[in-house]
Amino acid sequence: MKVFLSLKNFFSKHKWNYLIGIIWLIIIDSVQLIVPQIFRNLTNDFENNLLNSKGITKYVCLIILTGTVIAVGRFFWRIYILGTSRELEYYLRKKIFNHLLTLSPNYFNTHKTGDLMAHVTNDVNAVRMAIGQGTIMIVDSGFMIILSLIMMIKTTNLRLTSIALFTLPFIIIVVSKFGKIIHKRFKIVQEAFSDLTDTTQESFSGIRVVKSFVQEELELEKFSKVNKDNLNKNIDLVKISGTFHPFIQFISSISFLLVIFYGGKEVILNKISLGDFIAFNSYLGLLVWPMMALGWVINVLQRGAASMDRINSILDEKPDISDIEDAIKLNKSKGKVEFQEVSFKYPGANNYALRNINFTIEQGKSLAIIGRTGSGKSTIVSLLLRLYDIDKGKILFDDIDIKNLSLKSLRENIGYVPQDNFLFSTTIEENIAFSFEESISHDKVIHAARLAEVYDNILEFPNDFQTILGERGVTLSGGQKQRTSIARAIIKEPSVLILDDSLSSVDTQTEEKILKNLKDFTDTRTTIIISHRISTVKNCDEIIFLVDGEIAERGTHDFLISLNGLYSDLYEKQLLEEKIVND
Ligand SMILES: Nc1ncnc2c1ncn2[C@@H]1O[C@H](COP(=O)(O)OP(=O)(O)OP(=O)(O)O)[C@@H](O)[C@H]1O
Repeated sequence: MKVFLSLKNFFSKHKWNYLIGIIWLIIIDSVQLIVPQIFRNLTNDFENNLLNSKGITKYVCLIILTGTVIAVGRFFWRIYILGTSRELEYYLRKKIFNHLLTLSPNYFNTHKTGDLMAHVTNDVNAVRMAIGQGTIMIVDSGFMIILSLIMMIKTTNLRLTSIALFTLPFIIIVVSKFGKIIHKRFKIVQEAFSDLTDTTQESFSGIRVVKSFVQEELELEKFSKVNKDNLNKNIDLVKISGTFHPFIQFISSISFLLVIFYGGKEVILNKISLGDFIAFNSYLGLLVWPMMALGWVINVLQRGAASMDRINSILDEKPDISDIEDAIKLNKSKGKVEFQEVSFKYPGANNYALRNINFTIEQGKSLAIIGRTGSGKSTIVSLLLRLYDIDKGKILFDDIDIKNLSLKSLRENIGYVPQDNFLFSTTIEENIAFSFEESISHDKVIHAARLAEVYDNILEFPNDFQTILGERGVTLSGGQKQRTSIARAIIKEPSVLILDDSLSSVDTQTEEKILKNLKDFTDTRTTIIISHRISTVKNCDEIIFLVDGEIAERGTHDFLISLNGLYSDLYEKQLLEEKIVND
């Protein structure tokens, strides 16, 4: 149970809620134990002809009173114990989510999103059950078992109580054993359901491919398979849980049979009264649930502890990239970038993705990175953003080693347009203004959209800037997405702007327009442009040509053409392609 120690802050903050809840639980349990006594006295009074209408009213009032106290008390312990366990669920999810946000991209490369989702949903649920239901079961069953036994002995005698109890411990064993099997099958059902949703989601996400390749039947077949599998797994679960309840009832009814047999004899022999016999049966009835709870609680606590262990291992994960102590905070940077002898291998990779990279970009100047796919262009940008730390060399930002800068101020000063142009399922305006915590003026958003040449497109959407994007909204074309993410980067007015293959989906005319619009903006800012197209980069102050992670050629456009090397070859090819397209 040591694993739950990581929750001690939560417990110390909410200890009164638990305590009040437990007190209410004990009050209700005590009142429940009075109920059989009321029926006992009522039966005895009936038997002895002591009841008149006033007496019956008294019993009715007593039953109503105890019923009301039980109902009100149940409400309170539910609010205090189950309500607090819901708070725990909220607290734990927030803590995991906050922590995951601090971890570096490599963590997400090596952990599947589906697994992380399972930790934030299933594992948190299991911990909530252990802390909520688990607490109730321990207190409730412990208290009820002890007091019911005392009351049973007091009402009748030790012999009858021992006979009645003979079969009940089997309930604990059966529940515990069945509980394990039920849990296993329940997990299998959950996995089958998740396969079903994954398959369905993939079919519909790729519906264009499915239709264009006329593969509807294959998709239907795949779906039928997982659907059938889901049905079979559910039937397996129904079979076991269907056997479980009648089995428990069977065991407890053996106890009742024994009590009727032996207790009935004692009533006939006048050793106990009819009222005692009825009260005894009620106590026996009250004992079935705590016995079951004892069986359950073992599983619930085991599952909760295993889940808490998995959650703790996430929370113990240290971000591999974080601020050093006294990290330097840049308010407004100049935007000078320098790579000195930088070499880098991705974690777990055998080969270097970059080797001996050297370049300097002075404030307001531009650098273009060109090269074949996989040559290491995006890696340079990832290193500048410090998404990974380098193995050899130094990266300087405004002449300071980026390892000494606070991550926040480094990244805040860089406007990055990533290759995948991910946009959130929210309004276009919110997507463009993503980097601002507080709301910003609509004019600023319009200005950024105009610079990125996406303004006219946005006006054509049903709700212009308020149009929702994504699955529940409008789907943007590749080029529109790229330009929206350019607007998102430039609205920050960063001192360094990075365009990672960000103009590949727009035609050369639009590309020219964007670059012309951005001229004023980029004249005062450092710009890094990654591209496969020479038309995009030819006006940059320096162009580097990467081959297998190394700089093969470098210089201005004119210089590189005069070299008659790789760059000039690529230029010739692209000119030829353009000519063929235009002819
Ligand atoms: N997270 C990663 N883990 C391991 N290897 C990676 C990772 N990201 C990229 N690589 C590898 O590093 C090399 C350089 O990749 P990078 O993305 O920088 O190339 P690129 O020149 O930007 O390519 P493209 O033009 O296709 O975007 C490639 O061999 C790639 O497979």
